[in-house]
Parts: sequence; C-alpha cells; structure tokens
Amino acid sequence: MSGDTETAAPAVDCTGLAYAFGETNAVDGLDLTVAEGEVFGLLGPNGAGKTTAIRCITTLLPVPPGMVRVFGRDTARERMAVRRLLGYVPQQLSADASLTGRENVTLFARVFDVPRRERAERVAQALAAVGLADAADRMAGTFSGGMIRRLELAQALVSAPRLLILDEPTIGLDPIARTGVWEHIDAVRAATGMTVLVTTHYMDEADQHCDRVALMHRGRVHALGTPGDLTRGLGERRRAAGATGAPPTLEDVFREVAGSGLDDTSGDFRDVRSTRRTANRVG
Ligand SMILES: Nc1ncnc2c1ncn2[C@@H]1O[C@H](COP(=O)(O)OP(=O)(O)OP(=O)(O)O)[C@@H](O)[C@H]1O
Repeated sequence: MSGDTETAAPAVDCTGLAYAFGETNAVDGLDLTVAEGEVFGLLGPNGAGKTTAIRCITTLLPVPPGMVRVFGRDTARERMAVRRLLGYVPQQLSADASLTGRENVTLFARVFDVPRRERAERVAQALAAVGLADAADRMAGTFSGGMIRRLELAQALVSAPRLLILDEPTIGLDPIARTGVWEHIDAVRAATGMTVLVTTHYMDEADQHCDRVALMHRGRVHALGTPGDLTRGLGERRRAAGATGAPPTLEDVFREVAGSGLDDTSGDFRDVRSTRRTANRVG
C-alpha cells in the first residue's frame, strides 16, 4: 500500500460489514465511511450492533477481507498495521485502580512501543491533554468516574493515534463529568486533527459534538448525515404533513427511523450497570 493511497483513503470504510454471534446478526450489512478529521457518531439503542461494529473496526473481531478498511488498510489482511493507527477506549474499564494515573498511561506507552526516551514526556503530555496533570501521581482507585474516563482517554492518546475510537465514553457519568470528557475530546481533536469515531446513545451529546452521525438499529444504518441535516429533514417532512410544534431533535429523528424498536428504559439500565462496573473496578 503506497503512502499516497493511505493519505487519500477515508479513516474508516465499512462495506457490507456483517458479524453474527450464532443466530444473532449483530451487524447486518453496515456501509459506513468516516472521513479523516471528522468526529463521527455511531448512535443507537442497546443491542443495535454499535459495539460489535467497533470491535470489527479495531480488529478485535475477525471479519473477511474487503469489509473494513482503516486508512486504506484491510483489517483482515493488515491487522497489526491497523492496530498501530488507532487508539481505542472500550466500554469495559481498562484502568488499574492499584496504579497511579501516570503508571496506567505508561503501561499503554510501553504496550504501544512509544520509544523509551520519549515515554515520560509523551505520558505527561497525554495526562495534561485530559486535565489530569495534577492528579497524575494519585492511585487511579481514588479517581472519580469522570477522571477514570479521562485517564482511559490519555491511555488511548499516548500512542498518538490517527483514529481515536471511543465506545460510550460518557456512559454512567453525571452531566458535569460528561461535559468534562467531551471538552477534552474536542480539545484533542482541535489540537491534532485526529479522527474520532464514537458510539453513544446520548443523542444530545452527538448533536452537540459530532460532525456527522449514523443512526444504527438492528445491525444496520437507518439514517446518516450531519445532525442539522437530519433534524431539518424531519422538520420539513413534518411541515409537509401539516404538523406544527417544536423543531425536531436528533432523538425524534431516531424515533422516526427506528419506530417501535426503541426501548425507553434501556438508557437508564445501562447507566446503572455501567456505574456498577466502575464501582467494582475502582472500589
Ligand atoms: N459476545 C456475544 N455473544 C452473543 N451475542 C452477543 C455478543 N455480543 C453482542 N451480542 C449480541 O449482538 C447484538 C448487538 O450487540 P452490541 O453489543 O454490538 O450492541 P450495541 O449497540 O453496542 O449495544 P450496547 O450499547 O448494549 O452495547 C445484541 O443482540 C447482543 O445481544
């Protein structure tokens, strides 16, 4: 693969991506292109297939050649090259409560082969980028949920990836901590031009922070565009049908495309479950 091809290729290119767990088609023909430099939101309710799609893109789940390319590199054929291009913050907690913030990030710097002589500085930069410079030498077990999430962000950033993939980065956090996480994602993106692919079921966050979103339901993309285009489009359809009222939100767009498949209570359950996971891990 030539350097030119890699530069011209989209950050992520999924073509007919499919993945099944036994009888369950978790991802069922997903077509998706993420341009370099954009913040792209993969949205959907529990079970939509977001995490499975992300795990295929990160090479953690194997798919046949031709389904997923990252900066032009096929995940099936160039697994290690793809891994070197991306930073991944999974839903499961990846920080170790018994290590300090700095030690946690240093561990990732070693795993990702950050050269030894650059390591200390790169770790300090990653911690500063997420607002944890002052807390760097405290045990992660003393961190709040929002600080842990930012620490995990620093772990993913220390290898200076071209593509940052975040699976539900703000789940289980209170509104202030959620804002804090996004402020740092936005700042890193502004400073580096890094591509960000994020899954979330918080439509308000996607509306505010994503350049484009894909609304995913039952393994497929049902709507794709900028949040503004999607909400304007629904507003126009409603006006054409004679409806009045408040301008639609992204959540309204989602309800239109997903219909009765949406579960009103799923977000709450997920928050509780995730909060518990956080508590178990760092408690
Ligand atoms: N390891 C697994 N074994 C069996 N089925 C699975 C597995 N992981 C996911 N699934 C199923 O695949 C489907 C998609 O799940 P996935 O986790 O990708 O959805 P999601 O949109 O990320 O939802 P959530 O936000 O709840 O993680 C669901 O029906 C889920 O039950």
